[in-house]
Amino acid sequence: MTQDSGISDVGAETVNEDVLVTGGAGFIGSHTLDYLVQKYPDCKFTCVDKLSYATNYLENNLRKVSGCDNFTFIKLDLAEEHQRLDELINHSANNFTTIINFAAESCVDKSFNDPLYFTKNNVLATQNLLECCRTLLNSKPNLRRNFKFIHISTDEVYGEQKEGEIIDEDGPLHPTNPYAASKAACDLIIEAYKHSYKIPITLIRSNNVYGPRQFPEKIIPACLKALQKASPTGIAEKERIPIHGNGRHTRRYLHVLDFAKAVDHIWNWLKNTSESSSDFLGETFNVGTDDEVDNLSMVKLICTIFMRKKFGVESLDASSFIRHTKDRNYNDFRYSIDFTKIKKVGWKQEISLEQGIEELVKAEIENEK
Ligand SMILES: NC(=O)c1ccc[n+]([C@@H]2O[C@H](COP(=O)([O-])OP(=O)(O)OC[C@H]3O[C@@H](n4cnc5c(N)ncnc54)[C@H](O)[C@@H]3O)[C@@H](O)[C@H]2O)c1
Ligand SMILES: C[C@H]1O[C@H](OP(=O)(O)OP(=O)(O)OC[C@H]2O[C@@H](n3ccc(=O)[nH]c3=O)[C@H](O)[C@@H]2O)[C@H](O)[C@@H](O)C1=O
Repeated sequence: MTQDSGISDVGAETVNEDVLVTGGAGFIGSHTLDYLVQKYPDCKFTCVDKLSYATNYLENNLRKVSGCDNFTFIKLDLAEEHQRLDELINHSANNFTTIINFAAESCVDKSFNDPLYFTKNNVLATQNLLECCRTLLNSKPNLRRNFKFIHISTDEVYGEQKEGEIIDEDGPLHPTNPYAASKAACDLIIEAYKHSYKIPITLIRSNNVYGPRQFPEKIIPACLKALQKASPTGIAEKERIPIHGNGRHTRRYLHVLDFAKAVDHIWNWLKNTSESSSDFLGETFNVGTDDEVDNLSMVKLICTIFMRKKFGVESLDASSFIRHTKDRNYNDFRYSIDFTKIKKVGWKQEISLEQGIEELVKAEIENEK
């Protein structure tokens, strides 16, 4: 599998900021860093990450940015090392003006087995960061108007939407699994810090994100991993792609490069907005796509493209590629977020699901050779 998201021709821009990116060694954080570090050579990027099982799955996610003069990595657990984080933010040579918070345990399946760990890690990681920002803005009140904090939330905080239903940024929070609840808890704590301490914090709630370097606990990379063992007739029974329940649940998938660009759009919008208004407390943006597909169709699409490209097989019997497993304790049936607001700040999806999957499969096959 190729490690790149196709980020190669980002035009450099002159912006001078000191940026802290948490969870930047993970899947989405590392692609976002690949994009921003190259695009803004005059900004200084510091990534802190505890380096979990999900990082460095195929190779060092930070390989591309590690050689850049404007990039530094610090191994640090935000939930466990509050004091070290405080030293970094409040007592070091850094003068952070932007914080982008990706850090979280992100796997819904894992959260059912260890819900307390998800709460402790995700909530404390974010709240420790907020506490350090509270100290920072208390000691430097003039920084407030130039201070940009972007928190990466998820569409899962809203819970599922019925067919025909659509939810915008003002919709109520109804998480249905421990991961989603831990993320919703972060969103609520952020709300309290915005009001109580006047810290401007902007939230991004996104549909499912996919692309190169994703850990194969998520459905698309799990599918690609299983296909490594496929023959022209299918996959051996035990190695087949696990489909939870009947596979009729749907998801909407956005390519990670489109997501990185959404972060960049919001960051640029904040640069103009926060400075023009002294009482700005941040906004929430849904980031989404209309590319909705049920799990079974998603897996069939990947298998079909893979078998055509690798073996020239034009039609396949899906039952030789999949195995049905027990469904999740609760599996949100579908998400449907209204993402009109982010389009108004100039962002739009550029990579369709078909195109993104074609490229992923092609890279997977090339990498096998
Ligand atoms: N993957 C998706 O489809 C998706 C969609 C919407 C939102 N999100 C959110 O985006 C963010 C990134 O998700 P991802 O898919 O890249 O996940 P990931 O698991 O690949 O990356 C998460 C990163 O956070 C780090 N991390 C976790 N807890 C930490 C802590 N206490 N201290 C320091 N680092 C810590 C991990 O080591 C890892 O590098 C998460 O906040 C997730 O909730 C993900
Ligand atoms: C927005 C969130 O996206 C991701 O969470 P989600 O649970 O929707 O992603 P998954 O890829 O884990 O699951 C999608 C869909 O596929 C089913 N499935 C998964 C893995 C597998 O091996 N077989 C499957 O059938 C699963 O039940 C789901 O219905 C992201 O992980 C999260 O961080 C988000 O915020």
